[in-house]
Amino acid sequence: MRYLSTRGGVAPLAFDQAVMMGLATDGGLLIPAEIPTISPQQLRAWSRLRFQDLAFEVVAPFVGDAIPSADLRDLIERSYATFAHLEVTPLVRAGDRSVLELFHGPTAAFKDVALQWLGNLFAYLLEREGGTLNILGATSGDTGSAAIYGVRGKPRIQIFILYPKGRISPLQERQMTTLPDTNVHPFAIRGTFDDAQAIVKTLFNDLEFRSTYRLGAVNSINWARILAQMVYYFYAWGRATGGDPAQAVSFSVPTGNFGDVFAGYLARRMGLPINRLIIATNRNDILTRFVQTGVYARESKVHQTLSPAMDIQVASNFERYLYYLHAADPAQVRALLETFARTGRLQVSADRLRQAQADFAAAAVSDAETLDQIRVTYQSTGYILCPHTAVGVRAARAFPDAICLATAHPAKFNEAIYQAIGQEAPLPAALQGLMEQTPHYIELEAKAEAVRRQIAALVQG
Ligand SMILES: Cc1ncc(COP(=O)(O)O)c(C=O)c1O
Ligand SMILES: N[C@@H](CCOP(=O)(O)O)C(=O)O
Repeated sequence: MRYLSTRGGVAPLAFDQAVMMGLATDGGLLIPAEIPTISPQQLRAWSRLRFQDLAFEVVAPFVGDAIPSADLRDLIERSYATFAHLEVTPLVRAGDRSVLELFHGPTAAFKDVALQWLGNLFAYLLEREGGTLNILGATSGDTGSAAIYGVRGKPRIQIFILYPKGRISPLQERQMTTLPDTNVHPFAIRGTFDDAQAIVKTLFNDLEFRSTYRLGAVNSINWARILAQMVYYFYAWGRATGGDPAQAVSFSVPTGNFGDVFAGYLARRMGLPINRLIIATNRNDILTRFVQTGVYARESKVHQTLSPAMDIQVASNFERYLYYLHAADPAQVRALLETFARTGRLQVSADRLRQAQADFAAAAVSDAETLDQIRVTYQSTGYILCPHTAVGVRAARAFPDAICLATAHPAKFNEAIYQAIGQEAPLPAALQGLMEQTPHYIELEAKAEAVRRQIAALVQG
């Protein structure tokens, strides 16, 4: 398997090179040169596998010969041994609704599914090839802690995570800022997640800085993230249908940076019978507006909502979708993104819009509706939804059979939960004791130069 850039400026790469590169050196995102397809027979057989074995089957064709099979199996086994649930991502019922619980990893959010494996993968590749890595990531709350837990204490790796100060939940902040590991460096940025993500991209696009410090990416700009997130779509389908290839399911996906729902889109392209893929956004609804109108236009500001991890305007994986929507033509992707960078707006043709509307349904959900959904689901079933998951459940109202992705444990957002139902969600073991600890972080202005200087100072010691 080889990897190419959405902007066409990178020579084909092997899987391990693509993982280490993270963001393509031409500023684009890496995508597999082809998408393997699976037969109905394979699908049926895969539906009987445990999560770890299924993960191996899904991931192996994309890894190709970059990692020997035995090593790949070992990496996968170790990555999911840290999950508190034997099934890793169990499919449960909340009344009439199927919910795919993705929050049983060490930081209680779906990011653990990909970042436990990416942390082990980085360590494995560095051990094999030598050298060190400085991971640079941006977070609106969950990626940061999941990435930190994926690499904390690992030799050869330092991690620098930018988060928007005051815009993530208190518990999320404690998860990132209370660890004793000396390779972990949280930076509180005076700005939004979009500012943090833009700084990360600026520093990756500074090729001299990138190679001097050997930067690594943990955000979903890294292909390995998307790949690992595809697995649970297959798993949920198998559990929901008993492995009958004639049965399709729908998924409702709380969406911010477009990585999770894009993983579902690729699973469908591989042959997984998916009916509707629902993009569920909060008030930051650039993606919902795109599916409705074909216009992708940023607003003047990022709105703070009760589902803060989705307070994102510019969704980085949207570029990967644009690539497929435009027949894998990098020239068209470049032209569209250049227009967006200049004007804050891009528009696709009527034909492309029809295709996008066939690929996705979309709905935006307000804070009031989010609270109402948490309340209604709790009162009717006793199940507590996290605010992001509630956005997904609300957006799926017209699709009663859709599986809703539960992307975080509700206790990470207990202020919103209390507002909705007058009580807090019980803390899982992984989150206990955190609020009693003192946070340690470096506060910086939202400028690439400030982050560049800070990383240089810390790495040089
Ligand atoms: C709890 C939670 N739900 C949903 C999302 C949105 O996922 P994505 O950015 O992949 O669209 C995020 C952040 O990414 C998140 O942390
Ligand atoms: N919601 C995310 C934002 C970063 O998204 P990613 O999937 O690209 O890492 C977060 O919680 O940090």
